Amino acid sequence: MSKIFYTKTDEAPALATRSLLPVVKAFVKSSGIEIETKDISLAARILAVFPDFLKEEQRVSDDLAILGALATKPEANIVKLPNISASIPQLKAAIKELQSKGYAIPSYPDEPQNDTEKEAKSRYDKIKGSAVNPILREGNSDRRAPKAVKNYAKKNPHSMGAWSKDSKTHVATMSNGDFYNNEKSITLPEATSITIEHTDSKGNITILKDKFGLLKGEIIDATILSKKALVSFFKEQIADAKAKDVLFSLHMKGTMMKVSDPIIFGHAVKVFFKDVFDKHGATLEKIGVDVNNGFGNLIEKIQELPEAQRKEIEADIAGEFKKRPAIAMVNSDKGITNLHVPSDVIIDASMPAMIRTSGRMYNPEGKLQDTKAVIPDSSYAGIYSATIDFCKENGAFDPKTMGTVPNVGLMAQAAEEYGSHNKTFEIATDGIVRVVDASRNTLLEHPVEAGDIWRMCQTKDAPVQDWVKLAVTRARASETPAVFWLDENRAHDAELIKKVNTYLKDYETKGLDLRILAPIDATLFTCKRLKEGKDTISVSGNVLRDYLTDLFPILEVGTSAKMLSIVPLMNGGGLFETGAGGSAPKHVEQFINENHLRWDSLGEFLALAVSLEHFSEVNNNSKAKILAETLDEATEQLLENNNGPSRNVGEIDNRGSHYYIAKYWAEALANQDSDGSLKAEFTPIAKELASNESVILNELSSIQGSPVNIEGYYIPNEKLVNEAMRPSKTFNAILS
Ligand SMILES: NC(=O)C1=CN([C@@H]2O[C@H](COP(=O)(O)OP(=O)(O)OC[C@H]3O[C@@H](n4cnc5c(N)ncnc54)[C@H](OP(=O)(O)O)[C@@H]3O)[C@@H](O)[C@H]2O)C=CC1
Ligand SMILES: O=C(O)CCC(=O)C(=O)O
Ligand SMILES: [Mg+2]
Repeated sequence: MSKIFYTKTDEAPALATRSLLPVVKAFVKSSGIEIETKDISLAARILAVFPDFLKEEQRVSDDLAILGALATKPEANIVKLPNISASIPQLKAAIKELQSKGYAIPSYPDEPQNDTEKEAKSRYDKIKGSAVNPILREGNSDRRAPKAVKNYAKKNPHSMGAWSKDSKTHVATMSNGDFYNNEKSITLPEATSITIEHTDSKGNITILKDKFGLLKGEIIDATILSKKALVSFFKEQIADAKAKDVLFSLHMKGTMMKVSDPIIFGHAVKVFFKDVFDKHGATLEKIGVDVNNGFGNLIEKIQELPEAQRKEIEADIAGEFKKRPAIAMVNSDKGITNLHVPSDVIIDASMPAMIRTSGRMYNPEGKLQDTKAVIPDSSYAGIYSATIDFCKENGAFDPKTMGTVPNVGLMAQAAEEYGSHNKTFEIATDGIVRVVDASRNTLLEHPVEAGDIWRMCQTKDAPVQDWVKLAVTRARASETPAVFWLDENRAHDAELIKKVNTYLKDYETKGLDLRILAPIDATLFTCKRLKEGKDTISVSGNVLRDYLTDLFPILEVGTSAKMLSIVPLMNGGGLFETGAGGSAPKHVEQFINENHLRWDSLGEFLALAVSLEHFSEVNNNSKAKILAETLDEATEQLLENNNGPSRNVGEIDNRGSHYYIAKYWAEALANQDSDGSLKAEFTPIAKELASNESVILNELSSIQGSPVNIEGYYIPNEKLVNEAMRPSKTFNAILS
């Protein structure tokens, strides 16, 4: 039975879909399209791994595993909403909420003391960070701004901060000792199995990862980030930020890079608050402070100390703040710095947001100030320094006239760094780490020191072939130059370039402008064309896919949430992501306080249309095709008439925009002549929606302005949240 699988996730997207999905279900019902919801929210994912701790009626199925298996089958048709990629603080908050609601799951054991706690931690660690997308993404990524979205941005340009030549904002990155500079890479001539081993200075061998298989043609690379080099880099950059009077700000991807980046984050906190750690290290250790979870963890943990001791530490922290450069703030009103929580500042969104704001971030006084953006590893930092330099030289981009940068991203089967967590280790003692094959040949080796971060990445051959094909297809279909962002001086990229050159020969590329440029050159080439209003496809690896699909969309159309984001699954199915944006916790806060949800579901409209189109092709269902086409028309109309949510309470919000999408969709169905029964069904509905417009909008806006209680954040009360998201009796009656 062919269905569209819809995901239930978290935060703003989950609120929004409770208003939209009833519309969708009502519209597709007569066309033989079934929609099934699968719950992959953080709360559900936690409950799914602890059935043995729950009462029978509290147990839930492991919907993520079900969808993951589905993604490898041709019949997959999945609409994927953004979900929380939980940092430890978010994970703990979700656990606490579940426990308070009577779910007897274990607490997160920071330092497991026995086997039971170790087992609990290992279950939780699978849920931590970016644990959803890598499971569903059994294909490469095709993200672009649809024409209607670009046209809307040109007509209604979002604000764009000016850039001046004397901005002090800059990117700081390491010049040695980092992942980029230490990388080694090979392509396997034959399938094999490997183990990862650490040999200490006395020759004792520790198995870091036991035997696992690799495929023929797979690229593997290994590299290390030196702790010593990292610590001295942070020291220099903190001093330099002070000297230059710019904000210190750290940009990492603690969610996706869930093993390495929290460790790096922790070093930044320890170096920044060095004097506090020198003086109080033993106490902090004793109370279990773990700054890999951010400076916020220290603040939280010292609350347990006797008052005098706590006050002494707080005074020393205040003293240290005075000695150091100001830190960029996440929330200056609440005193939350960039170093408080690793998931607050996520590089893909934080760097473009800063570039949109003239390179400034908020300082502790709540004013915008030039910034030192610290991005330790130099593999990709250059794309941001090149963009910043370009803006300094040429001024800010103009959304009214700039071109567009679609992306074709290598992503399938946990490609590259984003699949490296189970092969990333914080090294315990000096020695050598080796990747050893089945015949005990050493494939890759690095001398290491205690505290270094060693990691290995895998890139399978079939995904690379599929990615090259997708790049050629997109370049041909859109008649747009395409640039492979690959650096011949980087070990991994050099291997990948060989494959790209080989597989490009499989295609007719005559008339196409295809290039391979190192990331910095690719940035400059792309930015120059972008400024001139020209389009350029970026064809990139997995990390740059993530970075570029926020960077350019945020500059071009204000947010990546308005992107069409398709994952053609390698086995023939389709995964349709609703934009590239995240789950916007700020939006939930506003909703709870003011009953106004400013989340824009545009990405969901776009994803649903391509999902319906895919459904029509696979199932030979002509009605699904008409539903897809008319939904796209409705989306264009919605953009044309500016019926998206406003940021301000009392004005149209997410729910109001869903009324409009329903109205325009019904009208488009009533106006088409290809299918008589859809026309007959939707003509009266369109009329009813139109004639009740003011009543419905009034019902949707009159409830705004006061707090709304949905009894929870990670697992709100279903009844309350559905009522809150569907407050118009008139609209509900028409839909039913
Ligand atoms: N695919 C996925 O599942 C992804 C999940 N995430 C997760 O999302 C959470 C938050 O991430 P964060 O880095 O803050 O990034 P977000 O993308 O959630 O938000 C950044 C900002 O972009 C704007 N924005 C994003 N989407 C929309 C939308 N649909 N409508 C209107 N405005 C939007 C909002 O700005 P404004 O203030 O102007 O309203 C928002 O504060 C984290 O838990 C993260 O792990 C992040 C990326 C992808
Ligand atoms: O899965 C995640 O944590 C984030 C995904 C993301 O940022 C992206 O794909 O753009
Ligand atoms: Mg991203």
